[in-house]
Amino acid sequence: MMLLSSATPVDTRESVTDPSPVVRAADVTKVYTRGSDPGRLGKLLGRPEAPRVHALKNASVSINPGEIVGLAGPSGSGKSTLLHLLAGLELPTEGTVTFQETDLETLSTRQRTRLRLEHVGIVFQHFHLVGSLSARANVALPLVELGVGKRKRRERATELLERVGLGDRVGHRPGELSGGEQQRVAIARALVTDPTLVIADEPTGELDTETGRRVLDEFERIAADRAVVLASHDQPTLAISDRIVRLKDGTIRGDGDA
Ligand SMILES: Nc1ncnc2c1ncn2[C@@H]1O[C@H](COP(=O)(O)OP(=O)(O)OP(=O)(O)O)[C@@H](O)[C@H]1O
Repeated sequence: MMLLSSATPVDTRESVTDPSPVVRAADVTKVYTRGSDPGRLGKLLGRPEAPRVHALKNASVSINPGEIVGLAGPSGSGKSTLLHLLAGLELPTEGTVTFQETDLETLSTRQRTRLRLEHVGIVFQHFHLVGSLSARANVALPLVELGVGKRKRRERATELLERVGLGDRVGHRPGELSGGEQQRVAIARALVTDPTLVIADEPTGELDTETGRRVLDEFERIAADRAVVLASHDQPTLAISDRIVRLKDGTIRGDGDA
């Protein structure tokens, strides 16, 4: 689906069919500061610098079209951080993230947001749905941000909800839906812009086994014509991956067939 006007600053959609990676992180390091630095005066007064956390250290990974890549590793190993960098939600402290042909560092914040809105769908563990809106309005939200007209938004959101088996729930609010249904609404929302890359952080973490299985089936369908990266502690979730990247203490310790 073409959602953009010709004035759009960045549109890499044409290269979707390229065999080159959808997204590539090269030697990325991400350092977070815990708390705030003392400033010049604080330093003069001998206040200590805020501690720094190396959430990722020199990590390199490529994600290709059509593949599901699982991120595995203990809590705090850097999975969410890597997902955030691949999704363009944050920039690395060092190293580069290249989305198709675009080095994300070269974009303005506005361009990066636009690229993410158009090309990346994100699914969170806790669904992140707006409680006061219907399922259809939740799914349509990214299209509102992209300036798509109301009729087209409704059509597209309804189509996506039908695709995830919720055609009879379009008017329900999140509180009137089961956990699995809410997660399927979140998946429909992630797909509504027809993204090239879908990022999922613990997508089955809140679901029982049976419901989780249905959500995973949906991810397997999604991956047929795009790339999916999902972080999980859960073995059945990782089992749908074509490849598993294993993280420990912010470094990649393995990258191979699942
Ligand atoms: N915004 C932040 N500010 C400060 N430290 C952070 C921030 N985000 C992550 N960290 C730290 O970076 C490290 C990696 O965190 P990350 O969330 O990437 O790990 P994870 O593997 O996803 O963990 P989990 O499985 O528990 O979600 C942790 O030590 C975490 O506390």
